[in-house]
Amino acid sequence: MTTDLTQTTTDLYERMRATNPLVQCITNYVAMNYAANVLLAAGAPPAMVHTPEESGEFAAIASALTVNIGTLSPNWVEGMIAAAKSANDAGKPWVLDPVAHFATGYRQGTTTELLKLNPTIIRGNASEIIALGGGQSAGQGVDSGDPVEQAEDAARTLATAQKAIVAVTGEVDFVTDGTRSVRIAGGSDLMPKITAMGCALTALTGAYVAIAPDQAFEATVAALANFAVAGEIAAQSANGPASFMIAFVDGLYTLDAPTFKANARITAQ
Ligand SMILES: Nc1ncnc2c1ncn2[C@@H]1O[C@H](COP(=O)(O)OP(=O)(O)O)[C@@H](O)[C@H]1O
Ligand SMILES: Cc1ncsc1CCOP(=O)(O)O
Ligand SMILES: [Mg+2]
Repeated sequence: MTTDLTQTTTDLYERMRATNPLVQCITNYVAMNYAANVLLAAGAPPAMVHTPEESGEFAAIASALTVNIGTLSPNWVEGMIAAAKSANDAGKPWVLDPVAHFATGYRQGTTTELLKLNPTIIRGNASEIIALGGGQSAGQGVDSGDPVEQAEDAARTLATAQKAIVAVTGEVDFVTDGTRSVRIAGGSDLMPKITAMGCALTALTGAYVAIAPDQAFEATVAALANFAVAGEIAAQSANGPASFMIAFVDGLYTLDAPTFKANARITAQ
């Protein structure tokens, strides 16, 4: 299965780069610029369209939608809900990134509303996924306080309850549909030192599921493997978080399919 999945994700990688899917990203103020540059370098044009006056209309045009709750305000929440409803109506996949959803009542309430709109994929760090599964996480803010392994049971439970793909990211990532599970190794320990890295990954996950809406599990694994391989390449030339940030965008841009295939470290559980 691992070999098959490596080939399948390499095929998805090639298709995503050849197809250039338009991804609507509703993300936070911190992440908007970096996430857009990451998407462009990886091969998918981003559109940051959030206001309710147009977010639903645009979701019907875009190939996929991603919603990240990092910096909330009422107008944005309205825009997120309108876009997710429209994506559902148009049969478009959408990805939820529940940034620090456990931190405040406002975030919790917004996340509950968004979960009712059936996200295709939920991508978060370990603390976020543990808390979504009803567990007690050590997270206090946007960064994880828990190891990925501790979130695996919660991820399976959440995936089954939501009928969604759940991705838990960290040193070694974990993806499940509730039945099948894989781990993706790679990346760099500089990645958690850069804000918006997870938000950018959520945006890229939208690009993959856009081109393979019927293979959401494989699309999620491909997005995470793309990040892991580009992250390893970037780490070879980076001197710290700032130069890594730039090298990572270049790493995504210069990557090719043989390098993806040779370096993706995907193992079935
Ligand atoms: N210690 C680490 N080693 C390698 N890759 C990491 C590490 N921590 C996070 N990553 C990678 O950074 C990206 C963002 O994940 P994460 O930091 O968990 O998200 P968030 O920024 O939402 O907390 C993912 O591609 C993940 O694999
Ligand atoms: C710092 C910060 N504060 C609110 S959203 C945000 C960015 C979080 O980015 P990520 O989840 O990718 O680390
Ligand atoms: Mg995050």
